[in-house]
Amino acid sequence: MSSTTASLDPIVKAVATQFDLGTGLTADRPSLKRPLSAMRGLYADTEAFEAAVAAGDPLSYEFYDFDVPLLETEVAYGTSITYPGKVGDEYYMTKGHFHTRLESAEIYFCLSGQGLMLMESPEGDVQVEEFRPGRSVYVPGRYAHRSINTSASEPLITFFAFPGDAGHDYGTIETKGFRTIVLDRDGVPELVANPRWAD
Ligand SMILES: O=P(O)(O)OC[C@H]1O[C@](O)(CO)[C@@H](O)[C@@H]1O
Repeated sequence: MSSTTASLDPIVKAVATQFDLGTGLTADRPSLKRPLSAMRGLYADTEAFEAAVAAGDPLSYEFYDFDVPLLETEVAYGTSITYPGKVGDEYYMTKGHFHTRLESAEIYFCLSGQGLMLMESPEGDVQVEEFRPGRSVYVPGRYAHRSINTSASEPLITFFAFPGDAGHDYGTIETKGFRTIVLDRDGVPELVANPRWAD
């Protein structure tokens, strides 16, 4: 996930970071940005996707990587900001990933906005939890996880933390997505089988 070489030396000095609670951003380092074009193949409505990319390729989400050492004794953390928007009827979302060390869990805390955490095991078990301000979501080990912004106007801002050696594994997600997608049906999120998924 990071562009720099990750250290294997433990952090020995305290680190403090000021995040802006309104935007979820910090001035301490640049965020990693995912414009819509980074999501090619993941939205069901490919025509709407290409039209949105051609019309300006909006930023769909951004997040931080603090280059925490890749050790199980360290804690990787940061904020994640998923912007409001839709591709066709499908809400803006993160790409989603498994952890390379599959058993690694992750914790999220919603600072503002509203949305869903979609989780899926390699065997296809699906779990969904709601994000709203003040609510935490514990993502169990072995589950791929994707944040979805279901608000029409507000960014979904979360703080996350996971073991330093968990790693990111995009596996089948980059090509087929999740087995389940979430669509806006007259203002209500609905879980639907992903038409692009095929075993
Ligand atoms: O790896 P993805 O799905 O592009 O999204 C990255 C998201 O996952 C995280 O790595 C947390 O697991 C966040 O940094 C960010 O919200």
